[in-house]
Amino acid sequence: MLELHEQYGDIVRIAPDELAFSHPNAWKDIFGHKNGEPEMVKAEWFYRAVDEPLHIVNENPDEHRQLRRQMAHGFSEKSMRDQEPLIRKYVDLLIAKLHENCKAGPLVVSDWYNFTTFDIIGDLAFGESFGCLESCKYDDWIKGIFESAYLGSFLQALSFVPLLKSTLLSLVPKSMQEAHQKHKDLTKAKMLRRTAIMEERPDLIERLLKKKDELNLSIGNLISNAEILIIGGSETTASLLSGVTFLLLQNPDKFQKLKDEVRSTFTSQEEITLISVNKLPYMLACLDEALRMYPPIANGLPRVCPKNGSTVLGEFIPENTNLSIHQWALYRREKYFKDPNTYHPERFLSDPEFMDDCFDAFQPFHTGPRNCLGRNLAYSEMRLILALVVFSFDMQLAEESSDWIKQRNFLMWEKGPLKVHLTPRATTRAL
Ligand code: HEM
Repeated sequence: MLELHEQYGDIVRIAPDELAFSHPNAWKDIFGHKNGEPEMVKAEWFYRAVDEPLHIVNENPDEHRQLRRQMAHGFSEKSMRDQEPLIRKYVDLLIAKLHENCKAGPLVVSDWYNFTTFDIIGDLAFGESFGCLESCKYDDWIKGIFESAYLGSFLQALSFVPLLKSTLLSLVPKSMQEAHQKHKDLTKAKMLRRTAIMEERPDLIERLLKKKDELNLSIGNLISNAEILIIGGSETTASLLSGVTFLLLQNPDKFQKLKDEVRSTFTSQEEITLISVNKLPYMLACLDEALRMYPPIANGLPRVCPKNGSTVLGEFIPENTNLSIHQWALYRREKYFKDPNTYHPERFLSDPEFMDDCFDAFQPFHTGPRNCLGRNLAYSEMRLILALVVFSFDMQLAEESSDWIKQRNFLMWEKGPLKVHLTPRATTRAL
C-alpha cells in the first residue's frame, strides 16, 4: 500500500469498487460525522465474513449506538479507577513471573505481554482470567481465537467468490468442526458462569447484562460482545507493548532516556500506579511513536459510501464504493512524517525538527462514532506495564530477534517470538 500511494498519490483504486486513501483529511471525510449525511457503514464482506451473532464492532448504526452508550459505562474514568486493583494484580504477577524465569536465558517477552493482557481482559469481559500468567502458557480457548482470526482474513477474501466460499466451508474436516463446536461450548460456559455472579462487578460486561432485555441481547450476542472485547482489548495492547520494547531496545539512546525518566520519577514499584504513570511524558511519546511505526490495526477497515454518493478529499465518490485508510502505509509516508522509518519519540514532544509533521494523520484508535472505546484503558494498561518493566529490569534484545519487526499481517501482526535478556535491578523484587 505504501508503494502504491507513493506511486499514484493519496487516492488509489485497489479494486474495481475499492479506494484506499492516504491523507489526514480522509479520516474526517470517511469516519467522521458529516452534516446531514448518513454515517458510512462498515463493509459486510469484511466485518461479517462469518455467520455469527452481531456485536458492537459489526452491528448496524442504530443498534451500535445503543450498545455503545451502555458499554461506555465500563470504560468511564470511575470504572477504570474501580478496575485498577484487578488490573494491578495481573501486572504484579507478570513482574513476579519475569523475575522467576529470567535467569534461564532470553525470555519471549511477546508471549508474556500477551499472557498479561489476555488475563486482564478475560477478567474484565468474562469475570475470570485465562490463567496464562499462572500456567506460563496460552490456554486452548485463546489458541482457538487466534486461529479463527487468521482464518477470518481468508474468509473475508473469499466473500468475493461466494460459491467457492460455501464449497470450501462445506469441506471443512470433521475434526475442525468439532474443535470449533468445543470452543463455542467453552465460551458459552464462561458466559453462563459470568451471568451467575450476582454481586455488581466494575467490569466491561456488567452493564450489558443489566440491560440485556431492554437491548434485546441473546446469550449469543453477549458472548459475541465478550469475545470481541477479548480480541480487541488484548492482542492490540500486547502487540504495541512488544513493538515499543523492540523499538526501544533497537535505539539504546531512547531507551536510556526512558529509563532515566522512570527511575528518577519513582523510588519503588508501589509508587507506580495507573494515575502516577501519567507523570511520564517521555514514556507517552515512546508509546505514540511505536503506535506510528507499528500500529496494531495496520490495515484498512473498509466503509461503504452511502446512497447518492459522498465527497472525500474534495472528490465525488459514487455510492457503494468501499473506502479505507491503511494506517501503516499512511504513517510511513515522508510527506507526513519526517524520517518516517526511524524511531523518534521526540516528534511527539514538540521537537522543532519535526514541526512539519502532520499529526492529524495519526489516528491509531480511529476517529468518529466508531472509534476505539478502550483507548484510555489501553494507554493506562500500556503505561503501567511498561513503567513497571522498565523500573524493574535492564533489558537487551537477543541477537535472534534483531529482525523481529519484519512481519506479515492477517488482520493482526503475525508476531514471531520477541526474545529479550532481562536482568533484575538490585533494588527491585517480585511483587
Ligand atoms: C493499542 C491498543 C488499541 C488499539 C490500537 C485499538 C484500536 C481500535 C480501532 C482502530 C478501532 C476501530 C475499529 C473499527 O472501526 O472497526 C477500535 C474499536 C474498539 N476498541 Fe480498540 N484498540 C486498542 C485497545 C482496546 C482495548 C484495550 C479495548 C478494551 C477492551 C478496546 C475496545 C474497543 C471497542 C469496544 C471498540 C469498538 C468501538 C465501537 O465500535 O463503538 N480497544 N479499537
